[in-house]
Amino acid sequence: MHDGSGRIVVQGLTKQFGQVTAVQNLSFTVEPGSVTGFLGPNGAGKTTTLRMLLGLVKPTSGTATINGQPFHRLGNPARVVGAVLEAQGFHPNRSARNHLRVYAAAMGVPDERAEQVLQLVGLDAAADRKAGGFSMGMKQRLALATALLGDPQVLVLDEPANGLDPEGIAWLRSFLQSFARSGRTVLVSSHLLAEIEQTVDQVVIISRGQTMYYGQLDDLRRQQQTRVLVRPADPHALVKALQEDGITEVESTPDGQLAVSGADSMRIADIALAAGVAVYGMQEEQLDLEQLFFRLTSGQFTAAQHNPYGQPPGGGWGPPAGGAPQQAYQAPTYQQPGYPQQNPQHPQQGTGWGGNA
Ligand SMILES: Nc1ncnc2c1ncn2[C@@H]1O[C@H](COP(=O)(O)OP(=O)(O)OP(=O)(O)O)[C@@H](O)[C@H]1O
Repeated sequence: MHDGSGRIVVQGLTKQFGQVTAVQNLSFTVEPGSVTGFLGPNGAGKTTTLRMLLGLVKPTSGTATINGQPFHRLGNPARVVGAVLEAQGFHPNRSARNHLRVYAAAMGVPDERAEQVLQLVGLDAAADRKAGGFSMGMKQRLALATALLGDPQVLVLDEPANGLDPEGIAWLRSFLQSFARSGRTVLVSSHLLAEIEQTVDQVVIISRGQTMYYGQLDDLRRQQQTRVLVRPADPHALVKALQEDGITEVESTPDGQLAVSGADSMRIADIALAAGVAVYGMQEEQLDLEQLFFRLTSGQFTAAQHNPYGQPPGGGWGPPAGGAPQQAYQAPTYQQPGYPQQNPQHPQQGTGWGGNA
């Protein structure tokens, strides 16, 4: 039997697809009464993690439990966890109401529950329309209604804001918050921080299958960092001098500048002067939350170098344990926020997966 806690615990979770490590030693806990955002760029391993949690993919190693049990041992899982991995899979000629009644019957819940969830998600006026004619946002609502049929204690949603208009997103936000405030558990994935920033209490940020940050969003906000943009005559010479001084968090920008973290402009100027490198300009830059998220998920470090947070909880982020990486300055990797780079190590592959849990 499960313990009824509503807690999700992911411990050392790893999934290898052939040569591709989709998820690597991921650990985090989602407590009831809160909304947890599961964030990462495309291909970071979010869906694979959720699929392992929902018993759809077998982990290579590690465990994922809900109420202290792996999904397949939950007994009547639809009563414990409602999940939406894809807002697809509706019979196009079936009305929303009939779709829900079919699922209600399969779960052993009465037809009235279909009416309740239609109202909960704001689809009651469209209940008799065919799902095939629904907009993406309406399909998201219908998928959510299906997940809610069993009145579950835990909600797991993969990119639920996809296709929702601003009003729909606002609605989803208040719905998830009130669901969590009633003592239940919500885990919601997204590749856009801004989309769920106002909804979530804590975040698990992953990149290339690894945890980059795990903790309260407010703590991350407090860690807004400053970096200095420097325009040196000889970038290589300055990077070398900075590294010799222990400053290794250096990125190149598309316009030929260096973005230096971990030192103020005065220290950088002193190092440049001592190294005989002329500097034509310097500017301090404050990173906002979106930029921090961006740096955490597509920064200059390779995943292997930047993996200090396989362990739970407590949050925090910073340079890798055991010292900063040696090769932080490489080919230009600076990206403008909003234009994430493709992960060359883990290219997205066409897969035939799908379907709701
Ligand atoms: N069945 C599979 N076979 C091979 N590779 C896979 C399979 N499923 C996922 N992958 C790979 O694992 C990595 C993580 O994919 P995943 O879909 O979990 O990421 P994601 O964070 O959910 O991305 P997105 O936001 O684009 O959905 C990707 O490189 C993907 O190509």
